[in-house]
Amino acid sequence: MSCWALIPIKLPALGKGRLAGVLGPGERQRLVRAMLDRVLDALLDSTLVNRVAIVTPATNLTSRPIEILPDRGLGLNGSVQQAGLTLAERGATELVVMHGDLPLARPEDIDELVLRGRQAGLALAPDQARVGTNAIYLKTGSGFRFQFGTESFPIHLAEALRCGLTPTIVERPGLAFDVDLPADLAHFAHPLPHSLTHTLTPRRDPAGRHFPTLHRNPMPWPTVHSESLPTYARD
Ligand SMILES: Nc1nc2c(ncn2[C@@H]2O[C@H](COP(=O)(O)OP(=O)(O)OP(=O)(O)O)[C@@H](O)[C@H]2O)c(=O)[nH]1
Ligand SMILES: O=C(O)[C@H](O)COP(=O)(O)O
Repeated sequence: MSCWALIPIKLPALGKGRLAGVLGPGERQRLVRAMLDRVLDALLDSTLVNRVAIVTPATNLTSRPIEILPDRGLGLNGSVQQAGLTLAERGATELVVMHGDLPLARPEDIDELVLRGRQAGLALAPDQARVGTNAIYLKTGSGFRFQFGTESFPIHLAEALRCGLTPTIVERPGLAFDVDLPADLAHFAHPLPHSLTHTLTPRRDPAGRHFPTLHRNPMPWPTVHSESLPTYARD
């Protein structure tokens, strides 16, 4: 097996537009690079990811020895799809597609995603609101079409089912926390991950089957020890 991680990054000068009200252009570029650096740290320390690639139109994102794949202007989903095919041609049998704005991601989070994904065939890591998708594990050749964008998590669930896959949903603070809005910056400054406190109740997924839904405790997240970080796999 050859597991590649793939991170899509648009031109840093165009990144994090939703933070334009609180960060200047230079600060946003530095933030993009700093968060990417943390994600790369986590991926390079993962025990299950073998290689790391970035698909981007940028030329000077990192000096680390990782593969840079060209962004041919196909948009986020087109670029990731194309890069995934390129990696499969180079021998990748598994892909971890992960956003670059997950500054709390740790190697254990990524390993958990891969382990769960290997068991189920596909693993999805939603954002905190369970609306977006922050990371996906998949096997190459599965026919899965990326649908990143607005409310991508339920769409990815439906896409998994369309491919005949029953996905595992991996919820870990390191994968769920992304920096999109000004309020997120306060958490980014916090050095430790947070816990998610939630209970499981059934609901129907887009295809009409039952999926557990996570309802978070409305209390602020306390800092916890890593062994209590929650994940679950749909049975
Ligand atoms: N290679 C590539 N990456 C992209 C593209 N569009 C978005 N991304 C990356 O995909 C991730 C999610 O993108 P967005 O939420 O659209 O953009 P963002 O920069 O995170 O934030 P906003 O500008 O506030 O929307 C980020 O890591 C982006 O850099 C694209 O066309 N090509
Ligand atoms: O599918 C998604 O959730 C979005 O592409 C993620 O991007 P964002 O977290 O930067 O909004």
